[in-house]
Amino acid sequence: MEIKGSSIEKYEEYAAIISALPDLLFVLTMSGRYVEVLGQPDSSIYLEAKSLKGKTLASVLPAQICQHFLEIIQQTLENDKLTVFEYSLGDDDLNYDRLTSSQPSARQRFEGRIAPIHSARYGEPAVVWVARNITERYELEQKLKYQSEIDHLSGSLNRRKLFSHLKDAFYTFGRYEQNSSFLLLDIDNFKRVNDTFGHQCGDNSIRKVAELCQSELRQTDILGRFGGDEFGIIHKSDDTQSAIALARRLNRIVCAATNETYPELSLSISIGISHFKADDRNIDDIYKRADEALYRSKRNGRNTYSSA
Ligand SMILES: Nc1nc2c(ncn2[C@@H]2O[C@H](COP(=O)(O)OP(=O)(O)OP(=O)(O)O)[C@@H](O)[C@H]2O)c(=O)[nH]1
Repeated sequence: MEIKGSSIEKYEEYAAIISALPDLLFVLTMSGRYVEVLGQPDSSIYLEAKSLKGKTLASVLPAQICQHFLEIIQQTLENDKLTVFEYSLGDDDLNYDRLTSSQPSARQRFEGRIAPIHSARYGEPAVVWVARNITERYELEQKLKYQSEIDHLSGSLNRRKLFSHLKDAFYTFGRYEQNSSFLLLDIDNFKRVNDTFGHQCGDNSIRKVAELCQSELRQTDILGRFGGDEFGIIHKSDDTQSAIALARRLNRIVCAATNETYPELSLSISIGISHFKADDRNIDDIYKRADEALYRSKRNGRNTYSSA
């Protein structure tokens, strides 16, 4: 866009354009001083920011966020080009007296667009920082991500996501020799649970088994439901005994659980374990071995584990 006229006219026109923008614009110096605060953003989704002028990032933000923002400014100046990144901020992150009391109640997500300013006006290098509120889009993305990765009944990962993690674990095993085991779990005589206590009770049992398994896992372990009454666990450990110990605990905890509505219902699971092997060609080999081991557990009377 070309604006004709004198420098003052140009300045006034640019100032009018900027003041009409729905985003929030800051001019921030390399040391983190707010030297300008511009824009007329919607006060229902942006905190009042005019009073930030003259303050510093360090005085209004928690140390960790401040450090991150200073690094972004530094990086923008060093690269001498636009930086785009996303961040979340809530009212409680910001420590300054606001001119108005209206403010968004929940945490907001922003896209920051940061560009270097080639001017000596501020006594040190500076950037223009455009903060665009993208909360609505972000929440929708998070919701879609959740729906595409989570099994709605058990709340654990779904088949697709679990296979994707299994692929990652297999890659890490091949590349960095970090070993894992894969455990395939199936509720015993589940058809009978449905037939005797009803489908609703069957669904609750699936949920319960997921919850019990999750309670026994480490943070690095990954649980998912393949569908029906079948679950998978990726257990990251170099020690094969560790997977066996986990299977033993899972057998025990599921078997010991009681059902408040149906005290006569007792659940158990059978488990097949496959340890990753150097000659595994792909995750199908790992899954197949776990499936064979699971079949062996069923044949051995259920409520037990077998490994391959
Ligand atoms: N309640 C409920 N039942 C399901 C669901 N998905 C599959 N099922 C039922 O789960 C049962 C699975 O049975 P199987 O695993 O084949 O056999 P099982 O009775 O568990 O016997 P074993 O596995 O040999 O111990 C079938 O009756 C399915 O109809 C679900 O989402 N909810």
